[in-house]
Parts: sequence; structure tokens; C-alpha cells
Amino acid sequence: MAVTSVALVAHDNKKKELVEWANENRTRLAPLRLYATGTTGRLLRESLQRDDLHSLLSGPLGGDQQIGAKIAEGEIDLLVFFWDPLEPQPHDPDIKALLRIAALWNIPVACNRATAEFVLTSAYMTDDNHRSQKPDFSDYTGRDVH
Ligand SMILES: O=C(CO)COP(=O)(O)O
Repeated sequence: MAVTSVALVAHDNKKKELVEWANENRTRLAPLRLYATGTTGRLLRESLQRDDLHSLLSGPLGGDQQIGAKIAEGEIDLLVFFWDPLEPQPHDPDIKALLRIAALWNIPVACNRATAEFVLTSAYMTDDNHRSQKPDFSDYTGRDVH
């Protein structure tokens, strides 16, 4: 299948919405490997009763960076990140870094419920012949540096 693992992340004012969305889509999420930042993960594990959900550190304590590292390593195919557009966050650089790395590695990112609905119901989710194109960074990694 095209998408096998999903990271789920939400800021505090958005956690309720993410948990609701995840419950509505429990069947679609069932075959997928789930990752989440610490507090989001705790709520989702309880609500979805998914003991197999991989909870990382809480976002401000390094969890966003852990998710970013997994995206760079190709372990996460889709990021659902309900970030809060109305409240400043102390770890804003980590949030930007996570969104940057997801853009860099060309994985789909849903930052609100409407987009998450589009993505999760996309035919590409289960299409074995579809894979997001992984970027080729060989020009960059092989560049001349003196
Ligand atoms: O802060 C977050 C994302 O930036 C989410 O972290 P928690 O899930 O630990 O609250």
C-alpha cells in the first residue's frame, strides 16, 4: 500500500478535534502504523485503544524533532499536524523545522481537518502503484565544497 505510516500531532487547542477526527476514521487508520508526539499520543492511545501507537516525546520536549527525523529517514509517509494558528508556541522553531522537513521530503501534510479528510479518503492511500516521488538530493550532497 502506498501509505503505511502516519504521524499524528496536535497543539493543545486542537487535540479534541484531532481525536474526534481519528475516531471518525478509526477504520481507515486501522491498517496504518501510527506515530504521535507525547501528549497527542497519550490521548489517541486511550481514545482509539491502539496500544501499538508509537508515542514519542512531547512536542516542546523534542517530539516534533523526532517526527521530523523519522520523515527524513523514510519511516513516515503522511503527517497530520493540527497546529494552532491562534496561539504562539514556545517551540515555534521546532514546528517550523517539522513542516520544513515534511516539505523537503515531499510527504503529504494535512494541517487541518478538511485537508485530513481529503487525504485520508484519497485513492492514493491504498494504491500500491502510487508512491510520492522521493526527491533526488545528489546534486546537493555531491556539490563542490572547498
Ligand atoms: O507541541 C506539539 C506539536 O508542536 C504537540 O506535542 P504534544 O502532543 O506532546 O502536546
